[in-house]
Amino acid sequence: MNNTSAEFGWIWEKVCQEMQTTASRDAVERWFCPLRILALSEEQITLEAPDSIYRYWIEENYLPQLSSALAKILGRQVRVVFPAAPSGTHAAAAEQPRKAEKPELRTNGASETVSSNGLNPRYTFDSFIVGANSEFADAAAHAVANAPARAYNPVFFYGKVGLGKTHLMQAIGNGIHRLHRSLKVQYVTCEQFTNEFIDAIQKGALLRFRRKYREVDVLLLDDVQFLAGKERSQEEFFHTFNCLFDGSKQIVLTSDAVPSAMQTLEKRLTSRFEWGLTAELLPPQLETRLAILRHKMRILSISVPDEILSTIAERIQSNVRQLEGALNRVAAFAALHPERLTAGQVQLLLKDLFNKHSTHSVTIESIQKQVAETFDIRLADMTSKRRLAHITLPRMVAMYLSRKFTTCSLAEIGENFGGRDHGTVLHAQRVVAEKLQSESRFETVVRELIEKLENPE
Ligand SMILES: Nc1ncnc2c1ncn2[C@@H]1O[C@H](COP(=O)(O)OP(=O)(O)OP(=O)(O)O)[C@@H](O)[C@H]1O
Repeated sequence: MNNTSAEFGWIWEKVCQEMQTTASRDAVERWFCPLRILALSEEQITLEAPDSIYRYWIEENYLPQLSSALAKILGRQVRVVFPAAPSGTHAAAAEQPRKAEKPELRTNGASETVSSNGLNPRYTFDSFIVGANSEFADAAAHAVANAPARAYNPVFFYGKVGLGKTHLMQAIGNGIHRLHRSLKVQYVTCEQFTNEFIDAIQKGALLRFRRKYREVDVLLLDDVQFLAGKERSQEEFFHTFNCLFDGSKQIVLTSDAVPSAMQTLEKRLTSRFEWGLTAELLPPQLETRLAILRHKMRILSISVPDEILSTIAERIQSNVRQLEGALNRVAAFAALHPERLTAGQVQLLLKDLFNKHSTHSVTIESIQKQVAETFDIRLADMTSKRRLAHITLPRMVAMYLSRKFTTCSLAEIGENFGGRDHGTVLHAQRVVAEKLQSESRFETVVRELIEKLENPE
């Protein structure tokens, strides 16, 4: 093959875009954008990296995703090769300023001050609206803020996107800061923790890094699922955890899944996460969604008619961040054209958000149908006791997708799959998550299934 460097540049850009479907934008910018294709043959791609740490990090953490991104863009499987970098190669790139690694919280565009301990004063208990969905988690959070390291340790909040995990964790930090001023609190996202760790290795500043995270009274670590598959960072966090725990310091963690479902996290770590208290954040019920909207309205000093608030609360059910986004959009429109704020106008303004949620809702039944059709098995096998491999795998995929798309509990999902128990659903989740990481063809099939469920004809 005779590719030009412009073609290589184009291919690499596409690969980086594709990588963003499985890795965060920050991670792609940090680890993939600085790479360059040196050579490409039928079977092999040779990549140049700024220094050897890139090769190490990518091989350790991202090889399956990179291979499947390459396969998708090139239309064939290729082996990834990094030549040994001569010293000084690409040094300029290595010195490029990195993206700011300061804690950045999602703020709906409003500018906010986040202090060096990572705490954002906006996230307090007062601004967290409690409903049946969050009662238990909220009570645990209050208990920890009142008596750090004495109530529950560690505390592990989990739940789907945008349901208030970060808010509650930050409220603990702000609460402790207010009630126990002498205690040192540090909030950090796992992505930041990992990036700082790598920087510390590169700069020979591990001691300073360890002091920052091991000499605190309260460590708030957000999105621990990000540690999945990152062996060195897990190892580092394992020691950080032990050091803090043994010193009776408070640890609070959040994640998108229960510890036991985090298949690519080391067992010794997930078992520690389960030592203390685990609390799930569920999607809020209608009254709570309305209460959240009313509260945000007061904070923003805006007024939106009740019937429009109700429409938003009814149509956006599973993500508080989107609920806030919808309100902001409506408020911005109302500020410009107060006389034109009608129900029809709101439908138009929020069409994309409404479509995502309720114009078609993905149910366990629709998932079972779609999966059965894709894998060419009988619908009845979704609930049958048959345990042939060609049936159990699709059934596990359907359970995994039911967890992803619906708000049903593990027990409810099990019930819909022929009265299976919650442990079976959890096991299915683990098996599928693991296969997604390791088998690119399987990952493609599941991705296509997700697309079909999200965009039915
Ligand atoms: N119960 C609630 N009361 C008031 N605001 C809430 C509540 N739950 C969530 N929010 C708001 O919704 C937004 C998203 O919440 P947050 O970032 O805490 O979610 P998350 O579960 O950490 O999401 P992710 O999984 O994406 O990290 C924030 O602005 C937060 O203040």
